[in-house]
This record gives sequence, structure tokens and C-alpha cells, in this order.
Amino acid sequence: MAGARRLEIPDLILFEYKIFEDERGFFAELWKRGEYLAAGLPYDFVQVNLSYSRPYVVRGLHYQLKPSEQGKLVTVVRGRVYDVAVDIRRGSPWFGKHVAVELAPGRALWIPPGFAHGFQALEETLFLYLVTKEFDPQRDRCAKWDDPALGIRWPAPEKAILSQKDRSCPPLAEAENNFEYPI
Ligand SMILES: Cc1cn([C@H]2C[C@H](O)[C@@H](COP(=O)(O)OP(=O)(O)O[C@H]3O[C@H](C)C(=O)[C@H](O)[C@H]3O)O2)c(=O)[nH]c1=O
Repeated sequence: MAGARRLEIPDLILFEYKIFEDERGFFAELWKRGEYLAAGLPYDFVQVNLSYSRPYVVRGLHYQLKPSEQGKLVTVVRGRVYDVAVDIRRGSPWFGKHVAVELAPGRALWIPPGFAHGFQALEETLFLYLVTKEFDPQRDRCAKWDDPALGIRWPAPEKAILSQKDRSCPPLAEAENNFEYPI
């Protein structure tokens, strides 16, 4: 890891990791337990996910209800995304607020349990992320990606490509949510 800094919502941590490039291509350590624990990421991981997105695809805003709440360490293997994390912990000083960062190879974002996550691909993107609890389809939930109440300034909302599921997510105010602050 080359660096770590907490964002405007301090539970979110943006990591920079070194990319070793040579004539063959590149190598990078995406996660190393001791370094990331020391930098404040107090979790281990139990599942690794990979998704491929065409330009302008939006995935989100997703989260899993407790007791299957997931922390996510998200990064881009190839491409570029506008990544968004929304605080959905009732009672949080930042409830309904979000942080948006551009992710490309070399950057990883730690999103703890209690946040809804989504991104818009800015180009063809391979998105890889580690999660702290396994996928639980019974507790998988979503909130409306372009909910006016959230004020997310997506880069290209008019070009968004969404799944059927993501086209029918409720606004955050109506979404099922069992997160209380602090987690
Ligand atoms: C997340 C997940 C999905 N699936 C199955 C369920 C569906 O049949 C298929 C596609 O699922 P979904 O449309 O939910 O995939 P994404 O839209 O990429 O969802 C993810 O994207 C946003 C950005 C997230 O932060 C979440 O981690 C995750 O929900 O994969 C699995 O089998 N295991 C899994 O862990």
C-alpha cells in the first residue's frame, strides 16, 4: 500500500496501492492484511467478486441487511469508474450523504457495513472487490441510484445502462434498512 486517507465521511478510507510496471505489464498488491488492519480497515474478507461493465453502466445502489451486512474493499483492475458510497445508518450525522471518488487501477475504497454502494463505468471496466460477508440473496437490497434526495452527480445519467432490478429500486426513504449508527 502506498497511502491511505479517510474521506469526508470518515468511516470511508481511500487507499493508494503501488503498481509495478515493466515491459511485461504490471503487478500490484490489492490487499495485504497487516497493512490494511494497521491503516484502520478492521476486517477480514470471505468473498472476492469481479464484474465487467460496458461504458456508462450503473450498478447500485446496493447493500445487504444485517446480519449479512457487507464491508467492501473495491478497486478497478482495468478501466475507470465514478464510485459512490451512501451512508444509510439511521442516526448517523451523515445519513443520506454520499462520497464519490473516481477509481482506476492504483486506488481502492474501503466501504464499511452501513453504506449503499454503486458506480458508473466511465469506460469498459473490470471491477474487483473483497467483501466481509458472503452474498445473501434474501438480504440483498437496493436504493434508487438517481434518487433526487441523494443528489448524486453521476457523470452521464442520460447514458446509464441499468439492470431490470436497478431500474426498480425504491428511494432511500422507502428502502428496507436495519442499520443504526454507530454500527
Ligand atoms: C453480488 C452478487 C451477485 N450474484 C449473482 C446474482 C445475480 O444473478 C447476478 C448479478 O447480480 P447483481 O445484478 O446484483 O450484480 P451487481 O449489479 O454487480 O451487484 C453488485 O454491484 C454493486 C456495485 C455492489 O456493491 C454489490 O456488491 C453488488 O450488489 O450475480 C452472486 O451470485 N453473488 C454475489 O455476490
